[in-house]
Amino acid sequence: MSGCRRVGILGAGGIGGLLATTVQAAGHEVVVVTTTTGAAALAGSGFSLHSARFGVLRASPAVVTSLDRHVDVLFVAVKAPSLSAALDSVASRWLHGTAVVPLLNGVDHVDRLRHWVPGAVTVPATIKAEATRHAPGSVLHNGSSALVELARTPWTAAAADTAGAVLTSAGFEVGYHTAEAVVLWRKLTFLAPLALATTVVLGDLGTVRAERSGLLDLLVDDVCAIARAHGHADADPTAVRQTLASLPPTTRSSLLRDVEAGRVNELDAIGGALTRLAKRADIAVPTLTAVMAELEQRSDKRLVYPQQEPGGTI
Ligand SMILES: NC(=O)C1=CN([C@@H]2O[C@H](COP(=O)(O)OP(=O)(O)OC[C@H]3O[C@@H](n4cnc5c(N)ncnc54)[C@H](OP(=O)(O)O)[C@@H]3O)[C@@H](O)[C@H]2O)C=CC1
Ligand SMILES: CC(C)(CO)C(=O)C(=O)O
Repeated sequence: MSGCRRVGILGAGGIGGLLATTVQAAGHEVVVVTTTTGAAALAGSGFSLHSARFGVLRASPAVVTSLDRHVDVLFVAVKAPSLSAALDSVASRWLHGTAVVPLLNGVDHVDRLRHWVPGAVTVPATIKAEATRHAPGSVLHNGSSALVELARTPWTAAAADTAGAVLTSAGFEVGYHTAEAVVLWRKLTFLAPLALATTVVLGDLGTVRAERSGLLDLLVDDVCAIARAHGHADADPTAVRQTLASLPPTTRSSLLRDVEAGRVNELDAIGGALTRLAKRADIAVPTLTAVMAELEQRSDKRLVYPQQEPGGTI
C-alpha cells in the first residue's frame, strides 16, 4: 500500500497487541519490542485480537527484545513502572526523526521521553480503548472505543501527522489538539477519578455509584483543580462528570484490573503524580488525599505499590 510505514511498538500487552494486530492488518511493517519472557511466549503463536470494532485479527509481526531497525513511528505501550527498563531496549540510533508516541496514562512520562531521545519527536498522546491481554498475544478489546488523541504543535506537527495517518489507516479514530497539556489532562481528569474510585471499591463503576456515591464527583473537583493549575485552564468538572455519568456501570479501569491481578500497576503514575502536582501548586485536594491514604493503608495484599522510578520529573 502507499504510505506504508515501519512501525515499532514497545510493549506487547493489551494496548501493544491491539496496535500490533490492527496496524499490521492495515499493511504497515510492524516490529514489537518486548521482554525476553514476553518474546519467548509469543514465539510461534503471534497475536490475536477479538474486538467488536475490528473483528478477529491475527498477526505475526517481528518480535524482538531490543529494537534492531529504524522505525518511522514508535508507539510506547508499557506500564509506567516499566518505562525506564523498556527504554533501555531501544537504542537511540534507530530513532532519528521517529515519531515517538507514548500512550501511557499519566502526565509525567513526556519529559522523560524527550530527554531520552532528543533526535526523535515525542508526540504526547492518549488512548481511549479498553484492551486486556488474557494470554500471551491474545487480546480482548472491550466495547468499541478506539480513540487516540495526538498533540499537534508546531514542533510535533509532521510527526503527529505520520502517526495519525498510521492509526487512521488501522481503523482508529484520531483527534488532534494544539496544546499538549490539554491532550494529557483531558484524559487524566476523567481517568484518574474512574481509576482511583474503582480501585477503592475493588469493583466496577456501578459498584462505585452504589457504595460510594459522591466520591467520583469530589475526585473530579480535585483533579480538575490540579489540571487548571498545570496548564489545562479549561478543565471543567461539569463536563468530566457528564462523561463519567455516560459510562456503563460495568466500566472498569486498567488500574483496577492490574490491582486485582496483583500485577505492577500505575497507582503512583496516576494518584501519586497528581498528589505531587497538587503539592507543587499548593492546592488542597482533600478527597484525593483521603483516597490515596485509604489505598496506601489497605491491608489487602492484592495491592502492589511499585516505587516511582528514579528520573521521574514530578
Ligand atoms: N489496557 C488498557 O485498556 C489501557 C491502557 N492504557 C495505558 O497503556 C499503557 C500500556 O498498558 P497495557 O497494554 O494495559 O499494559 P500491559 O501490562 O498489558 O502490557 C505491558 C507490556 O509491556 C511489556 N514490558 C514490560 N517491561 C518491558 C520492558 N522492559 N521492555 C519491553 N517491554 C516491556 C510487558 O511485557 P511482559 O509480556 O513481560 O509482561 C507487556 O507486554 C499503560 O500506561 C496504560 O495505562 C491506556 C488506556 C487503556
Ligand atoms: C478507562 C480506560 C479504559 C479508557 O481508555 C483507560 O484508559 C484505563 O482504564 O486505563
